[in-house]
Amino acid sequence: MKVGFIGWRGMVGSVLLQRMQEENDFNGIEPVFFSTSQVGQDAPMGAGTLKDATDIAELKTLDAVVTCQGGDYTKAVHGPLREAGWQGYWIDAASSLRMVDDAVIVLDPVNRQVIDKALAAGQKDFIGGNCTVSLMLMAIGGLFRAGLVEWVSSMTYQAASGAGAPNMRELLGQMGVLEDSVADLLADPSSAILDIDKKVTEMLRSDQLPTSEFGHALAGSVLPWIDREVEDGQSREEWKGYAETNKILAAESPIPIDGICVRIGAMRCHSQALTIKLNKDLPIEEIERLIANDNDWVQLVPNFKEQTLQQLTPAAVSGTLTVPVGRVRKMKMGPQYLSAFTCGDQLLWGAAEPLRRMLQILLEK
Ligand SMILES: NC(=O)C1=CN([C@@H]2O[C@H](COP(=O)(O)OP(=O)(O)OC[C@H]3O[C@@H](n4cnc5c(N)ncnc54)[C@H](OP(=O)(O)O)[C@@H]3O)[C@@H](O)[C@H]2O)C=CC1
Ligand SMILES: N[C@@H](CC(=O)OP(=O)(O)O)C(=O)O
Repeated sequence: MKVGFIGWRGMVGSVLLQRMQEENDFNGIEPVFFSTSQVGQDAPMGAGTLKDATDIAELKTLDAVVTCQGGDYTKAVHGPLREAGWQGYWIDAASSLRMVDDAVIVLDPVNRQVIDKALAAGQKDFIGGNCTVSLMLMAIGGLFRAGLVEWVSSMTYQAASGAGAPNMRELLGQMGVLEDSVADLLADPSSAILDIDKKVTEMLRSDQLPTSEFGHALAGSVLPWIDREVEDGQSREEWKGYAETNKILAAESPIPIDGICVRIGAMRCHSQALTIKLNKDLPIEEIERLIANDNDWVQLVPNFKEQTLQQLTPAAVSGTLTVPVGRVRKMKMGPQYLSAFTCGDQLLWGAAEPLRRMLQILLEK
């Protein structure tokens, strides 16, 4: 299979390539690497030179395109390529095509039957889901699949990586500037903590803090708005929770999913505090069993302090495919109200891994 890779040197694309190499996924693939800015330079893996990612004639020679280049690229190239008669498979990390009728949002541990049905029907566009949505479904897919979920409220704690590589750098830059602003006071054990706090707060509000990417202080703060405004006072990130979850599940009657999406100072793991209304009262052991047995990556963390703090944090999860879920308990609101907390690497299951696995599904066909 001749597969074109676009966006392979970006953050999501590099994680994808790394995972494909780890899993020997290039067996059976003839890779062709593209660029929008480095055409003619050496391609990775000794695969010749970089081709022009906007060259429709070159793209037409491919059996499949895998793109992590972003939504603007998708908007500029996907339509003209299809209009030129290309019948290959388009696998994409960007959100642009997700809600298009002919496109499938892929997360095969959760919706393999939806993917298989689409393949059998001749559909060709397979798009990775929003990171927060994919990570939530990897965590509590067992409850959805058992038909137990009446609604979910998801309060998110999203990492800087979701906003891009420069934002990750800026977060660290902000942390450094804050530390530098009080280094002398920190070195003195007798200094007053309120003096330290005052100086840090002044720095958080000053124009000396680097904010060109986020526009605001993130280190030492939180940003309770991600992406642009849509309707009803929702952010677009919050809107995706409902729209994409129901599309992934191919839900016959849509399940309400809503909450507040918040950017926090983690590097690449998104966390979510979930309130789940079940449509029946089940014993907690049964609920835990359904969550834990749903897929090979979800890991139920017993609701105890030590295990929670060791296993259910961005520090523990970053760079791994494990999706831990913990703090599972019945809430005071009633026996059908469940709390849960989950955390996952937003560049792996949140972005690259569903694309990698979709390509493998095509190869196995
Ligand atoms: N970041 C995320 O969490 C998620 C992102 N996505 C989607 O994936 C898309 C890509 O995201 P992301 O990987 O963060 O984007 P990046 O900005 O890291 O990379 C995108 C492209 O920028 C170009 N580029 C320019 N300068 C550099 C550089 N110094 N290093 C590497 N690449 C460079 C490359 O293209 P070229 O070779 O053509 O110059 C690269 O493919 C997003 O737009 C989004 O649609 C989806 C889910 C999550
Ligand atoms: N919006 C996500 C990252 C992302 O790229 O999402 P999407 O793939 O839905 O555009 C975040 O900021 O954390």
